[in-house]
Amino acid sequence: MAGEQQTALPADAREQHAQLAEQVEEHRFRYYVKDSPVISDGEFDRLLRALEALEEQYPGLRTPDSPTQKVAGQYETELAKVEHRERMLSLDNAFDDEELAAWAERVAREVGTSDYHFLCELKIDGLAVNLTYEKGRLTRAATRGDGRVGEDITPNVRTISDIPNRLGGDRVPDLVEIRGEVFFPMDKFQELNARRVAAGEQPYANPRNSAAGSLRQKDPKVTATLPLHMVVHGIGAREGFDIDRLSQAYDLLRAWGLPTAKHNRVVDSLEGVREFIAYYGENRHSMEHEIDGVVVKLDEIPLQGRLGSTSRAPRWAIAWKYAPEEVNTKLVNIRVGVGRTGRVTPYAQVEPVTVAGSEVEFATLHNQDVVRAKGVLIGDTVVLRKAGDVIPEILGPVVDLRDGSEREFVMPSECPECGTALRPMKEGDVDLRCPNARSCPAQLRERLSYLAGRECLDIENFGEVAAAALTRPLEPAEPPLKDEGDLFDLTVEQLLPIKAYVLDHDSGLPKRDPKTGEEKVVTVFANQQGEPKKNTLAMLANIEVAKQRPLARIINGLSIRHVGPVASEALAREFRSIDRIEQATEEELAAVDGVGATIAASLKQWFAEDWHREILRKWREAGVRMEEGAGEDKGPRPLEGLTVVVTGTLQNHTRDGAKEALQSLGAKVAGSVSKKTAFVVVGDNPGSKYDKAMQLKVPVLDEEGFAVLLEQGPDAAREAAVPTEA
Ligand SMILES: NC(=O)c1ccc[n+]([C@@H]2O[C@H](COP(=O)([O-])OP(=O)(O)OC[C@H]3O[C@@H](n4cnc5c(N)ncnc54)[C@H](O)[C@@H]3O)[C@@H](O)[C@H]2O)c1
Ligand SMILES: [Zn+2]
Repeated sequence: MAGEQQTALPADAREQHAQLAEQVEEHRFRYYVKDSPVISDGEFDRLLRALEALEEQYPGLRTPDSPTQKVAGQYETELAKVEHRERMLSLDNAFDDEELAAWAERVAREVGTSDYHFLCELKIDGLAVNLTYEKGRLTRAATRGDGRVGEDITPNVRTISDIPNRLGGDRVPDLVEIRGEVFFPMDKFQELNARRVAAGEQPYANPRNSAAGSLRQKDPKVTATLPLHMVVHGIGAREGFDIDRLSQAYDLLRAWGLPTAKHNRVVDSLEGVREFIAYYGENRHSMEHEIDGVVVKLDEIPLQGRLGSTSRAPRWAIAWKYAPEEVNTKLVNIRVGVGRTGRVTPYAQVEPVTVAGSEVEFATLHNQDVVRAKGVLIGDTVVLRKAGDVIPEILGPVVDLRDGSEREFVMPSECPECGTALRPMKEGDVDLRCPNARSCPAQLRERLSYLAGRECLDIENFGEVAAAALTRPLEPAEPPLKDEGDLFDLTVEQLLPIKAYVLDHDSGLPKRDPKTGEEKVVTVFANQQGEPKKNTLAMLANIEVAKQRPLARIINGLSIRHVGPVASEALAREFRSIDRIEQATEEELAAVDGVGATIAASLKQWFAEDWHREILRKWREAGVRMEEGAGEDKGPRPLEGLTVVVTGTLQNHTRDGAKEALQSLGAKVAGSVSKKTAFVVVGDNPGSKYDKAMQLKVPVLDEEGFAVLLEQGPDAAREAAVPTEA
């Protein structure tokens, strides 16, 4: 039989198989022995899958020494070899629902009963270890190795505080092999790399490699300094106790003091498995460790035996793999961007890659210290991670792929957009800023975008493109806006001739024509006939409308440091005009609830700047309403003059939401209870403010009473107040 298949094998299939097998072996060696893989897990899985597919097509290629049939390789390392009492296997994978269902069907077919359960566990991305306990004492710890023989890492494992040296409780068995995953917490990873880089060591590419590298250290003293953790996920050889269900065995292990998983769940159908998978697919980032999938196991141990194992993996378990969130790509360049407040931040430009469903070309790097701490060089292959909706980040470099052409990032000394020398705002600041606040095109562009945005003037048809075209056009040479002062005086005649680059949203760089490679230039506001575009006219009309926006939105749109929407509301409510805010003393400003000393100082600084006052003058001249209208778009203010304190957790409001609701009706919200307090609103766990209210006999409102206050006013609320003890 086998002979026949062998002869039917085309030579190129054999050749292809040999090549793929060699690649898989090579990557396993880099991953398991050197702890520094050069490709991502996703790419590795694809290689292995290609090999499996080829063997599916030509079963003659599936020899016992094929990498598809082995747990991993047998490698010579510096660590001593130890034999596991019971084999440590790998897991078969399911990459889609079809594969999962096929596995479940097979279980149903072979298990010989309908009375069985699935145990769902999280698949932790770490390093598999085998702990041997004899008479309750940890006598050996080993890596998985080829499944039969692993490496001795006993002294290193002894430094992990999660792992007991002695099992506690009663009924401690004569012998037990505990299997689990050692991992390095994600949030400590950058710290570790920073320390390594500072000490002149190579940074790790990702947390999994750092766990493996830390455990396979020659010096356990080094391991002892690292925050390694373990979660138990299986049992090997055992003597002196019996178990029926794996889920129950975990209870036993927990009682002995072993770190078992918190998130396991037993379900009785494939539907339940799917729900578990879906739930942790959504919540995979709220965990202390990285998870790369879910492991589904047959819970009944006698039934596990009935299904048995292949040379590589048990048939009674399967690993569902989530879409990978880490990919390898090239760090093409490190650029710097200038923000609304002039802060200059480096960011990474990478060779575009698809990760977690979207194409990524840029990743944050925060500041120059972060670049240094990560140990990445321009030109490196890097591990890029995109977790959920979070902005993509670079974990670390793949040092083994360096060829010497990589170069270090040097923070520029001048603003990339206006050429002004950069400097820190204060001595000791890590961040550098462009001090040309007024007309640095980057800062002005960002300020204008914010000013026109939803939280401020809400000018439709005025987006980033318009902001860029008005501040840094290719033609004419003079931009129509040198600061935001002339915004309300823009005319259609000014707009028509403007030509500008189309800038990329993320990078701020000109977009290029994919065919010619040339930078795209457009007349932003005129059509081909040289007439104003519809959008242009709409934009001008919307600018006109924006002159009547409420004062708080105008204040917010000035981009005064620390003055956001909440402070703007507070200022508008208290002073009711820009002039009065300008005239107020720093003390008066600071005394306003929701303002405080920092904001007050910042306001004073802002008004001290000539060009800022000039903006206000121009706006006023253009007809912008710079004071609070007589309540017309604020609605009635039935709580005017009342001071209210909110304490404890409310069911129907967040703290800020409750505050805003009160303020919008004219109430002042204070932080502490005094005799002047009109009401104290208490939620769950209110604390001392409640006691104080009782003491001072201030009316106390529960959530219901609070609703009465908002809907029916203070008189009705006094009636609805919680009775105070006499
Ligand atoms: N990037 C590379 O070059 C490279 C090379 C080799 C392997 N790899 C990666 O390593 C992994 C393959 O290695 P593998 O053979 O260990 O298979 P696997 O990771 O797919 O599954 C087996 C392992 O899962 C672990 N595991 C985690 N949680 C578990 C749980 N709750 N229950 C049971 N086991 C659990 C165990 O340590 C077990 O050994 C893949 O993710 C692969 O991409 C990458
Ligand atoms: Zn600048």
